[in-house]
Amino acid sequence: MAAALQTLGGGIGITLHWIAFTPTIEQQATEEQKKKWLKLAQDVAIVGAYAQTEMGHGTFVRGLETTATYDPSTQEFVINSPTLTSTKWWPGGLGKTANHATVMAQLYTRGKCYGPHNFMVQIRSLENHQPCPGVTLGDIGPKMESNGNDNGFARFDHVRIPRENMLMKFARVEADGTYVQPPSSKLAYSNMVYLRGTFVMSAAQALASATTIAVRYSCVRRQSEMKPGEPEPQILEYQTQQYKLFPQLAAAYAFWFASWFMTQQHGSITGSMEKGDMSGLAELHALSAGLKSYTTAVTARGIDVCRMACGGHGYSHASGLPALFGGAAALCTAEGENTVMMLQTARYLVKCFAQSQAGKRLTGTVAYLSAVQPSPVAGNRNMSDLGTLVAAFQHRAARMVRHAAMQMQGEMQKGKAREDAWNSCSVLLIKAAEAHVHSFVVRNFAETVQTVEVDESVRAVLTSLCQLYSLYGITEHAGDFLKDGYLTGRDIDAASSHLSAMLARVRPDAVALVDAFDLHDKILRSVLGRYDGRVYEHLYEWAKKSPLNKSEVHESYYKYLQPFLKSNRAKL
Ligand SMILES: CCC/C=C/C(=O)SCCNC(=O)CCNC(=O)[C@H](O)C(C)(C)COP(=O)([O-])OP(=O)([O-])OC[C@H]1O[C@@H](n2cnc3c(N)ncnc32)[C@H](O)[C@@H]1OP(=O)([O-])[O-]
Ligand SMILES: Cc1cc2nc3c(=O)[nH]c(=O)nc-3n(C[C@H](O)[C@H](O)[C@H](O)COP(=O)(O)OP(=O)(O)OC[C@H]3O[C@@H](n4cnc5c(N)ncnc54)[C@H](O)[C@@H]3O)c2cc1C
Repeated sequence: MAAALQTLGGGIGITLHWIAFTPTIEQQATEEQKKKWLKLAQDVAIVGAYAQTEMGHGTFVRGLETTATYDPSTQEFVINSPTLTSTKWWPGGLGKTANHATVMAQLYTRGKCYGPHNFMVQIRSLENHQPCPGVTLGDIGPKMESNGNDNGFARFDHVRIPRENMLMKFARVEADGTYVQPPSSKLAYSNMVYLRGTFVMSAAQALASATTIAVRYSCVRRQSEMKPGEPEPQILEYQTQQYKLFPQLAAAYAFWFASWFMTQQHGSITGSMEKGDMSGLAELHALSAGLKSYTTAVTARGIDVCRMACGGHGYSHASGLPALFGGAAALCTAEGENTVMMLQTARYLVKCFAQSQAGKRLTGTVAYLSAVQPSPVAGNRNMSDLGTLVAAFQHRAARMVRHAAMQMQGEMQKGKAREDAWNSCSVLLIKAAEAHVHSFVVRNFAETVQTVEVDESVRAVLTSLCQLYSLYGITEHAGDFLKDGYLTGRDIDAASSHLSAMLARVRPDAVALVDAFDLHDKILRSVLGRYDGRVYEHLYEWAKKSPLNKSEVHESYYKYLQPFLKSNRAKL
């Protein structure tokens, strides 16, 4: 199914059914509720949307306005949209496709509000697909991309649903209206944590697609003269082209490996949570939020780098790159806007830093925060050694987290409220959280390549790619590494020259590295990135299919241009 969705690309009406609606049932429903809805969803006997965001609020889930008020006299919830801004807005498939939705609404029972909870609501008839009584539905109109998906709106006018339609795996409302607390109030958000994790893989896949297109095309395209009189070289021979593309290629691999880690971590922590151990939830949330934010942002930028690396043809839809960019841009906003997500990671890091200051030994992905020495000893470091590079990233992140946290403490000591201190340090906090995630991605990449057992030569190529990724990160953020003298100017120069060496080393394997992503032409949907390399023939065929080419003289000529030209000529 995932492959079928990919082939269609750009999102379709049932994309969210698979990636959000069905997983929400899996994660938030009781066993009894699963018996009722899960098979229906898995067999697509019903089609669902995930209806959380409203016109007025997406980020601030606690600020949602849709209400679900329990009526014990009928044992029903009344779902209502009290204001215009409470209109559900954006959910994929909600406009025209879905007949059910999981609706996030403020739960009221016995006169008290218990915050946002998920409810299963039928929105269209299963007989004739008309909206159910009290439900108003529609599509929100064209978007930057993903126009195959009917992102929609929904308003509820006191729509009654049975009590059993509240997804009650964690929190419950008894028949008499008693609210039973979940083990953690944030479990209502568990489906978002899951989805953010899957976005890391989507980012990896999008960047892998873009680099496949740009690297293959850069071997077909020949331009200029490297040496006077010599044949035009493949543009991939230019070091600047390698410098544009290979860091993106390396990032695509790094993100695949990060997504594997994320999937494994999600499975293991949710497994412990099933047994009542909630201790991993905070780290899982911080890691998934930070990785989602970091990987999608780098991917969107990276796809645009690939587009520019393909020159003019990159700007054409024939390249497939504009569509990839539009899709990646959506990933930066959907499922938690990237800045907001990175601030969630920063919140966790500041807490961990305080715990470490208080003498607690940190574990997991933040263990390094207590292990890294605050005052580094400078020295000529071996910048081609992966261990050195990983240590440098950890030092940079630990320093930046410490700096942001201390700055915040300083603001509070000057009398600022915690929230104001947070806001006035939030740029520092974001940068610190990004450095933390970057450091995690580097370390995870380095650890993963060491586990490659199949083939010594594959390990060697991946090790070069990992070095390239790390060295590029250091040269791009040199100031961060130089600030406290952990790296010297000489180290940065050494990093730059190793990076140049890595570009040359990766060049002979570049095509094999993108072919290894195994992305079929039907999935790439790119004339430039074709596996057979016959770019120019297909570019010509593609252009001939443009609707403007259906007639030799377009109707607009007779309607506008001909009379306009005629009148201009008459004036002469
Ligand atoms: C293809 C496209 C598909 C797209 C689909 C969509 O977009 S669907 C729509 C997607 N929509 C979105 O993604 C909406 C994005 N917005 C949100 O997820 C939330 O509103 C929020 C996280 C921004 C703030 O939430 P808040 O105001 O409730 O929280 P707070 O900041 O006051 O922190 C309080 C504590 O809670 C903790 N904590 C928070 N979240 C989690 C979690 N998931 N798990 C565990 N813990 C969590 C936090 O760490 C903190 O812990 P501490 O330090 O006290 O120990
Ligand atoms: C393609 C697409 C598909 C979507 N699909 C769905 C779906 O299926 N279901 C669904 O429910 N929703 C869906 N959404 C909605 C999406 O989840 C929200 O748009 C997203 O969570 C961002 O929320 P927002 O629009 O309220 O942004 P806003 O929060 O309004 O963001 C605007 C700006 O405010 C800043 N900001 C906001 N809060 C803070 C803060 N606390 N600190 C610092 N800065 C802040 C942000 O960083 C950003 O710069 C989709 C959106 C898109 C684009």
